[in-house]
Amino acid sequence: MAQLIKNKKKREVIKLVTEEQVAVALAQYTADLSEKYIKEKGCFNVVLSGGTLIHTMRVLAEVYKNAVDWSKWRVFWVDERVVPLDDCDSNYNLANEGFFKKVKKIPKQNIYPIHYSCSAHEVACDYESRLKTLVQNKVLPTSACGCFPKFDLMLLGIGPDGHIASLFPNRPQRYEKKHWVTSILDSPKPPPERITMTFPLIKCASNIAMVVTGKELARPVQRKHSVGIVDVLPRRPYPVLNCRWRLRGK
Ligand SMILES: O=C1O[C@H](COP(=O)(O)O)[C@@H](O)[C@H](O)[C@H]1O
Repeated sequence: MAQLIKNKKKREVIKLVTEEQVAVALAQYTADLSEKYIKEKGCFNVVLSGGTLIHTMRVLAEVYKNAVDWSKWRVFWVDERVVPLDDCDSNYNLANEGFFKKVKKIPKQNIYPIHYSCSAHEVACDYESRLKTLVQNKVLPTSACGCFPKFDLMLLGIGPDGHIASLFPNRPQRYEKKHWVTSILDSPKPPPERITMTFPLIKCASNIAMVVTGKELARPVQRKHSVGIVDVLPRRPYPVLNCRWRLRGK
């Protein structure tokens, strides 16, 4: 059974029965957007998260391997754990093993992992300043307000506590308004030290897909108004994310 819910803000919730169906739908969705943006502006700027998302991206990597122009992709991370890039906790490492090595053709210089150092604050400042340089050099476009970069697609997961990126309930980072990227030293989910893009930046993306699979996530995503992200979103000024598409497996 598949169910599609649309509203006037173009928010769509697509419920699917199996995780495999979510992986197939996600692959089609991402490949379509990739084609559209590459046709329009010659590149596709994608922001990844870690967690189960990368496994759900396997159909994109395998079935669309020769159909997508990977050479035009630029890849960023919505959050990262402050660990070396070859650590098993690294979101970059997860994507490298589970996605980049399969598709093979994303140029190394188009992949933007963190520069690891042992200070989370330094890593966050460095990532933000690299994004600023990309905006200055017109590699990344800016949002209508001109304050934040505008990515083509954010692929986000959601944790059982309702966290997205490394923006957790009961942690102040979810209220950050000025910075594009911030750090957290006491993440309730290990490892404790992380960096994360902030809500004002996330909500500027042209497309945001919350890719949600697994029974334990049924409750967080079923709450009304914001389909499960109400716990992490401050009521004001960002009551709900500007999600264009959400996928949900049962
Ligand atoms: O720690 C993290 O968790 C979230 C959710 O992960 P999931 O395994 O429940 O899908 C993930 O989106 C984030 O990138 C990651 O750092």
